[in-house]
Amino acid sequence: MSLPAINPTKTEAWKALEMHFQEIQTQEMQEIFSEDFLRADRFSIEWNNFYVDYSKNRINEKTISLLLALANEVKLKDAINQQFFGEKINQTENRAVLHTALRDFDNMKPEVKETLNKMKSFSEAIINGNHAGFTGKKITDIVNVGIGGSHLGPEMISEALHFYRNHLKTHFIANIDGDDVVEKLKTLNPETTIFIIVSKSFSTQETIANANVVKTWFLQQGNESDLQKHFVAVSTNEKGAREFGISQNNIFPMDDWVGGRFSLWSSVGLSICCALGYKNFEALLKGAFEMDKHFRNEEFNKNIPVIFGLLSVWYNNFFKAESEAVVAYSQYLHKLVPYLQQAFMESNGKSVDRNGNKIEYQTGNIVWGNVGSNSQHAYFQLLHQGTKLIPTDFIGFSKSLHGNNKNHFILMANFFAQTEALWGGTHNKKVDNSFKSFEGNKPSNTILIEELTPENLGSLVALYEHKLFVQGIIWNIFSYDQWGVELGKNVAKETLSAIENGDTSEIKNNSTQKLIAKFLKNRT
Ligand SMILES: O=P(O)(O)OC[C@H]1O[C@H](O)[C@H](O)[C@@H](O)[C@@H]1O
Repeated sequence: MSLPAINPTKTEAWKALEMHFQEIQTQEMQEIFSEDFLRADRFSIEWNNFYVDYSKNRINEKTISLLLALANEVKLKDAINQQFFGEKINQTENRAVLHTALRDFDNMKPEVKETLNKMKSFSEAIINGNHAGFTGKKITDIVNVGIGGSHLGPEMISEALHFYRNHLKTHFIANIDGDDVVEKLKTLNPETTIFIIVSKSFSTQETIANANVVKTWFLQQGNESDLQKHFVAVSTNEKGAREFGISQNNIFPMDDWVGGRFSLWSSVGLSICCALGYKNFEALLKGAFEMDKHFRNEEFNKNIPVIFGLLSVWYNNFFKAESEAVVAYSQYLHKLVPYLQQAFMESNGKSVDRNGNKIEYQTGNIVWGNVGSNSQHAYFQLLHQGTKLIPTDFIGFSKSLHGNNKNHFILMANFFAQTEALWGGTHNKKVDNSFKSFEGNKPSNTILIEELTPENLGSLVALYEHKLFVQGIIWNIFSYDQWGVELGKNVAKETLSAIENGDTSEIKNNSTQKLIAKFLKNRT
């Protein structure tokens, strides 16, 4: 069965939202709060270890009920069921989208269980030293060679859960930039390093080129027969991995129903499993599974990903906000935004609808941000006094992991202060001059989580995965393909051939031609 394909702008709810927007666009949240003492109770959701407050948004009860009506009109519930039942909702690639099956502990597919067991025994052998390097030394370093979805998730999680890590160091070689590869290899000893070549397709130019560099580097000291102690692959393309020289036993399979940017829960998470131990990896999956159940079963008006997705549509399509910021008040989460950028922008950066027609409304929002409090001293000026409306998610934790309460109180004081300042501005306050005036009325969501644990992180990441699904269903686009990255890859073949042959005559654009000629000249 295909996904419903309803143009959202033609629904009754959309038309009602357009009219409603006229009433609400000039309303000030400062006034709304002063008249409504229960607002924070009504527009908040308590769930497991999460407290999600979305009351500081430019909404009222009617907005939410119209947004929920929109979700119903575009048949969001049916779409959610179709996804979880494994229907081929990635229609342009004829694939199911089942990253949720990787963490479905109530009903786990045998092949998922088998791969998890394989990951468990491999990671345990590395951690306890039973799997040693070619000279008998214990493994000390794990290098993930992969890009995009085969890099961003594992790196983000390894950084986010640094507190829970064992003695193994992890490294990530993603960029084709040879300088980066050399810098990373400088710090490594081939006798004690495992390379995990992660590529769903096993054909990505950057990954295969980098894998060859590290293999050549390894073979300066080790033999071909030692490769099996140091090289493993994660891929759906087992043939490609074998041809590269990886033994069948060292291949961790992947299924084609796992999209690259949603694959950290699969064997793509092998580096995470090694660095954190299987128990923590499983806890991460279980946290995501909890969020999956919430998303599937909770009424939409208390459903965090649904509410977040709808609010995003509200700002994107009615307030015409172009971007959203995510600011996590935890240094551990410093890789969260690059991860979310791929998740959201690769999924929803589409301009053709599910009927194949060109879209005439805005889709995929730009996601950006960093960690607090650093961000406050950098770009927050624009959030507070710029001309653009930028809804912002604030993510913070009640407990710090190292128990340094003094710093944590200051950190969290800033966390709360920023949403308060963005909301209130200098409303009704006397200011010396217009330069010091803050309009306020800037929207934010606050996600307050008890503690940064593997479970809670799993839930947080799954929340955003489901949010982008909700957006995609409303915008009537296919969120799970990424045809937009193909053209650049093909053109890169032409430009590489021009560089290698020193001949730019096949390059179509004169500006590009001149640039390559200059590049070649500079190198002589
Ligand atoms: O895992 P791979 O097959 O090597 O793919 C790596 C990445 O490259 C592609 O171009 C896609 O844009 C990403 O979605 C994917 O995660």
